[in-house]
Parts: sequence; structure tokens; C-alpha cells
Amino acid sequence: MRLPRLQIWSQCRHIASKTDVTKLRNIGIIAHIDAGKTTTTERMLYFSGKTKRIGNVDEGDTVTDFLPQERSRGITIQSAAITFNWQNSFGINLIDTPGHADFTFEVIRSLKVLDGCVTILDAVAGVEAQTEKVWGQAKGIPKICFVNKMDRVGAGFSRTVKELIVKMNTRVLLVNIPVFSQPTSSTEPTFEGVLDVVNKKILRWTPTDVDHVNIEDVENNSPHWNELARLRESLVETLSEHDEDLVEYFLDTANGDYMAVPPEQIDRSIRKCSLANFATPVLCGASFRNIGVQPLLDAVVKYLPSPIEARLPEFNHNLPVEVSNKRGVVVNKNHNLCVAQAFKVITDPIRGIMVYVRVYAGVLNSGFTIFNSTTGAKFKVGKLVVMHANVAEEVKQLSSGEIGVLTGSTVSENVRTGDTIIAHNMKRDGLRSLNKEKELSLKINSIVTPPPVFSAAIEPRTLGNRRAMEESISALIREDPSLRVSVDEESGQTLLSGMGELHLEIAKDRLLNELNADVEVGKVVVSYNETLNISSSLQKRISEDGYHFEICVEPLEAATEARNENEEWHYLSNDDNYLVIEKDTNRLKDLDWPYQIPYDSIVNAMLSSCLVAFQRGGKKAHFPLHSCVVRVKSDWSIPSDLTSVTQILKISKSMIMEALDTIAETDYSILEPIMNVTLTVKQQDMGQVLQDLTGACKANILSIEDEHDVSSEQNFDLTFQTIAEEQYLPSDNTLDRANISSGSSINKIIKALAPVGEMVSYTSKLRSLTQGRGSYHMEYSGMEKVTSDRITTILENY
Ligand SMILES: Nc1nc2c(ncn2[C@@H]2O[C@H](COP(=O)(O)OP(=O)(O)OP(=O)(O)O)[C@@H](O)[C@H]2O)c(=O)[nH]1
Repeated sequence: MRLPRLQIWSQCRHIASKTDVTKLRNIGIIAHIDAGKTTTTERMLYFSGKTKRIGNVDEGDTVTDFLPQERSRGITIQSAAITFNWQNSFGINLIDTPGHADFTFEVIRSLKVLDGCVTILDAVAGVEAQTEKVWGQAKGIPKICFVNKMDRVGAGFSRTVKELIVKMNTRVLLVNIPVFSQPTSSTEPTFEGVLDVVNKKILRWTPTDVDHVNIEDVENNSPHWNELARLRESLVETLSEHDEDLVEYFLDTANGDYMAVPPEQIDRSIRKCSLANFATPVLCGASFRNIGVQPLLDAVVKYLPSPIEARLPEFNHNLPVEVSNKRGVVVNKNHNLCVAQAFKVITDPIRGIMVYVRVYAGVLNSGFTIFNSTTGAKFKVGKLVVMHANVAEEVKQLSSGEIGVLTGSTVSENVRTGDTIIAHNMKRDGLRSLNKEKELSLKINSIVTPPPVFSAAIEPRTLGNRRAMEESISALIREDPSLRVSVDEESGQTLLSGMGELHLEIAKDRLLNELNADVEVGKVVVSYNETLNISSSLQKRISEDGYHFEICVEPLEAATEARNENEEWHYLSNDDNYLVIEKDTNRLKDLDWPYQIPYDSIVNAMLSSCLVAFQRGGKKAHFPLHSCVVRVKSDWSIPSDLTSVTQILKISKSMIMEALDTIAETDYSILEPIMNVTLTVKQQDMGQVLQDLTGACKANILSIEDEHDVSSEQNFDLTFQTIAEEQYLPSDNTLDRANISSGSSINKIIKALAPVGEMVSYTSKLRSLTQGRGSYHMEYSGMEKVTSDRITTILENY
């Protein structure tokens, strides 16, 4: 049977489900690097009719990896959002996320606005380190798993599913399992399709015609009947643990016959279990061979939530939230209130700054005045577009649940990643009709950026180029807030910091080749920090205007231990610094605040002072301060005629600096980033690798395990070990072949903690230690004080 591709590109207009939010799916594709996310996305676009030809990662011509750096390196660097239709009635907004740990921030910000995820697993590698990480980050979001690369020798569907259960602590619902061709005396079995457990069918794809799928019913005389019966029994039993309706149907209508439960009933039940995060539907395929992608798309619309079934973001106010099929999400019972969040900013060479937003409630209209409740900026929005990777389609409005893009000159200075946007649904300039205290100050909790671990100095080639350099760096940071820039006050040197070597390498590439900045970029060095061992002495001040307050600076540890409910903690930056305000019990309630300067503005001024003072750095080597707290006490007797926030900023900044100066150099410590490293190496290379890790890399080895051995899984939950043992799984025949042909060359997984400074250029080191057979993955674990014997070496090399 030739499966129809649903529409062709030119007909494929913006979301099919304009009026029906229940037919909308906002999903992300997440996984470890190289699992096949982009390859799968490319097939989804083709089979949905969105594209006319299939692009390939290895040829650098996929739709979603459109940056030159992505195409040349064959990896995803930034999340790409694309909109397409499925089954003629469902609209899918899909975000293909990067797998490399250096781009974790891209994944985090995408997950903020997604309602469901497709997790791609490599059937040979199993559940890999970054998959575990992103799975954790996607906690609470319903997920489907796709066991990809079933065509590869060594693929193990059941082994991978078992790992999934134990490592992710989830029950599984096997929607389909792999089907192989019958081996002959001269041919090995090859992966050719799937056994659809729900619909009791076998689907076989035709290698020579990607659109052609052979579909046959599994009858009770079929060789697959017994297998299907066991799988159905297992599926219905798992579903029954959560779904009372299914139990009732199974006993009363199906008369206890697992094969008699109709597919619609099972689908409904899988959806229920998936939305409740009770279990994960699992499918398989080989995207590269175009196998299994259409059933995966069916599963996306059948088993993942619509925006009104998805979890809602956390708001700063506790307002009533209602959902309806017609209006989507309604906040504060106000049908005219639109609430959206910006989650990504890009600079397009033709369209300029583009801000991706997810509309949670109401309708966002082009040309309307909107309010950024995070920054207080009010501005008129330009055109709204929906993106099809790098192709834009203009739309008049974006409704509750939709993802789209704000364009126009006003957005560049007024919206950043993470900001909340408020608008009136109906009136072009209707902000004044919204409630000031509750609606206009409504904020969705922002996206926290992880700390940078590497930096590189950037210098303009000529002095006259400094301004252009600064503009290029701001453009880069606007797009990627996980990059940071700082200027050393003494030397005037500009430092660009990022999440890893690759992250900075890509930033440098973009700076030089995309933004044409005429700059020189220095070598990549570790982003060290400093912290305090003791608290500063107390600074007391009464300003010229009579504003009185006290300040001291403390190590975070001490402040956390002494924390009490009369303190207001404000998170300052990804360096784990805080501003703590001791609340005067007599302080007037916000609503009765009698002063001209609002309380929030005072706090913001103080936050800015803290940032500047902490960035100036410690006394050991001027590294920025980390894990520090500025504690403020005030009687809030502000002169009623005081209107200047700048005055407050100036005083608080000088007081924090003075407080820091009271601490002796010996009471500052240097902190270094420590990385969680996971290595996959062959048994024969393990000795050399371990020697290097514990010697040159100063690593602390946490565990050594056989790959795919889940029995020693560190965080294992006994319940899920038992579930994994009891789960019916078919035998892995390609795995058997792989074991026979490759003997006993089992991979070992080494987990270790290592200072990032010792892991610089580790990719090439590991390549030479293992003759290219090893791989590793590393992510930020935390900051640690540097031991005194290493301080001299660090300072010498810096
Ligand atoms: N044999 C086989 N190879 C595949 C399959 N799917 C993907 N690949 C290959 O795996 C490699 C990685 O594929 P990608 O689609 O770039 O993987 P990714 O997860 O998007 O990678 P990042 O975004 O960089 O993390 C490419 O060489 C693909 O051709 C498959 O089903 N079978």
C-alpha cells in the first residue's frame, strides 16, 4: 500500500487546527548526540508532505540543520522549530534540539515551551548519558520513545527497552516491535518493518520506494500470532494498572480476551497512561532507511498532549487558570488576557531580530501594543510569523497553545529569552483595560542559564573596531544567553565565556564568519571563580538624602545555614550569587508603599550593584565571585521626595565594594568547574584510559560498568528492576549476531569527576589513547575549591 504523503509544500498552510486547540501538538525531539534526531525530523517533514525530498545529515542538506556550522559539522547546534500537519487535521510544532552537552541550554529553553517529547534512542548504544540528562530535564513532560537505528548490526531493541525501564524509572508500553526478514543460508536477517501490537498488523517498508508500505493483518494462523498475543497481554496488563475503564472493558466486553480489545480502546488507554506520566509508549524503526516514521507521527498525535492537556508554566501570581477546547487556556477568568513567553531570539540576515514565543493564554495579534512584564517595556509588535525551519509564513495572530515568532524593529531592544509578554486579545491598545496588580505584573518563571566553564579573550584588530566588536558580541549573546561577556576593569580585556570548548569554537566561528567581526580570539581558558571563606564586616550608611541601610557580604554556605523566613532571597546570576534582603517586620505592605520609587526598582538597583561588584572579582586573581551573598538591612525610611534610583545604585555598589575590601586576600579561595565525565571504551583500552584519568586528568573515578549492564545502575529503584525483569520482551536477534561476530569486545562505561582544566582537548587525547575506539561525554557538575598545591600552577598558566 502506498501511504499518502499528506500535503505538498505549497499547500501546507499554517496549522490545520486553527480553531481546535485539541488538534495541536508542541513537541520536541530530544536525545544523546548522534541518536538520529535530525534524521528522524527530516523523515517526519517528508512523510507529512512538508518537503518534497529527504535531506541527509551526512550530506549537509537537512531542513532543520540550516546553519553553515551545523551543515559542515553534521551536528545540531541550535534548536530549530518547524510547523507541519499530520493526518490532515493535526498541527505539529516540532523542535529538533541539539544532543551535544555544550548546547544544553538550547534544550532547556525548548523544553520550557513544549508539551510532549519524542526521545530517540540508538538501538546499538542504548540509553546514553545525555539522554539520561535531558530525560531528567524533561521531568513531568509526557514522552514517547523511538528506538532508532534498528538496521545496524548490534541493534538490541529489547536490551534498550530494558535499560529505559531501569535507568529512567518508567514503565513501557510496546506499541510496535521490530520485524526482520527471514534469514537464508546466504543472507542475514535484515530489519524491514514493525509488528503493530495495537492494530495487530505487520508493516513492511520497501527500500526502493520510500512511500510504499506493505500492511498485512496478523491472523491466528500467522507465525507472528503467538508473539503478538504475548505482547498484547503484556500491554493490556500494564495499562490496566492505571486505567480502570480498560479493566472494565476487558472483563465485561472483551471477556478477558487480550486480542479482543479494539485498537481504539487501547489507544485511548495508552494516551491516558502517557499523559499521566504513568508509562512511556515505545516504538522502533530506522529513520535513515525511512522505516517506522509514519507510525511514530501517528503516536505523536495519539499519545502526546494538546496544549490544554499539558502542564502549565509556573506563574508568579496564584491566579485561576481554566481550559476549554474553544479558547484554550484562560488566565484570571479574563478572556481578553494574552500571556506568552519568549524562549529564543535569533538574528536573521533578512528579517533582522526574530523572537520565538509560545502563547499560553489568549491571542497575540500583529500590530498590537504589548507589555513585557519582565522588563516593564511597552511596545508595538510588528509582523507575526510561523517558521518552517528557516522559511517564514506571515500570520495575523497566534492563539493559545501556538508557537510563533515576533518580528520588527521594536522587538530587538524590548524582548529577551525568558521574558513574559502580556497583551489584550481584542483591543490594539488595550493594555490599560487589564488589571495592573494581577495581570500586567504576571510573570512566567524565567529560564535559568547554566554557568560557563571556558572563556576566551576577544580583542578588536584595531582600536576603531571596538564598537563594532561589542555590537557583534551583543548580537551573539542575545541569541545565546548561555554565552556571557565580561570586561576586566583593570586590563580592559573582553572575555567571552561558554559551556564548553565546542560552544566557544562555534561562537568564534559565527563571530568571524557570520557577523564579520574584525577581531582576534585568544586561546580557550578555564572560567575560574573566586569565593569568600568568611563574611565581610558590616557597612552602615546614611545617604545624602537620608536613606539608611546596612550591607555585608557572606559566603553562600553560611547564609544558607542561617536562612530564616524573614529574608527575601533574590537569585542574581548563574554564578549562584544572591541578594538577601532582611525584611523589616514593620515594613509597609507593597500596596501601601508611600514612596515615589517602587520597592521593585530599589531591589533591581541593588541587584545591578551586586552584579558589578561581583564581576570585579576576588583578591586572589580577580576571578568573578561565585557562591556569595549580599545581605541588606534597611528600615525603609526613604525620604518621600527621593526619586533617584541611580543614587541607590551608586551607594549600594560602593558599599558592597567596601565590604569586599575588608576581607583579606587569604580569605578568598579559587573555585574551578568540575565536570561529570562518562567514557565509553573497549576493554583493551581501559587500563591506559584509567591511568590517564587518575594521573594527568586528576579525575576521581566514580564507577566502571559493562555497557548495557543495568544491574549495577547507581540510582536504580528496585521496583523498576522488577518491572524490567517481568516485562515481556521479544528476543534480540541482531544483538545475538553482533555478539557472535565481534567476540567479547564489550564496551566499558567509566564515570568520573574531573576538573575541567585537565580535560581541555580531551577529544584528541582519547582518540590517540583508544585508536579512535573510545568516546566521551562531559557536563558541568559544580564548582570546587582548588587545593593549595594547584593554585600556583593555575595562576602560572592563566
Ligand atoms: N544506520 C543508521 N544510521 C542512522 C539512522 N538514523 C541516523 N543515522 C545516522 O546517525 C548519524 C547521526 O544522525 P543525526 O540525525 O545527525 O543525529 P542527531 O541526534 O540529530 O545528532 P545531533 O543533533 O548532532 O545530536 C548520521 O550519520 C545519520 O546518518 C538509522 O536509522 N540507521
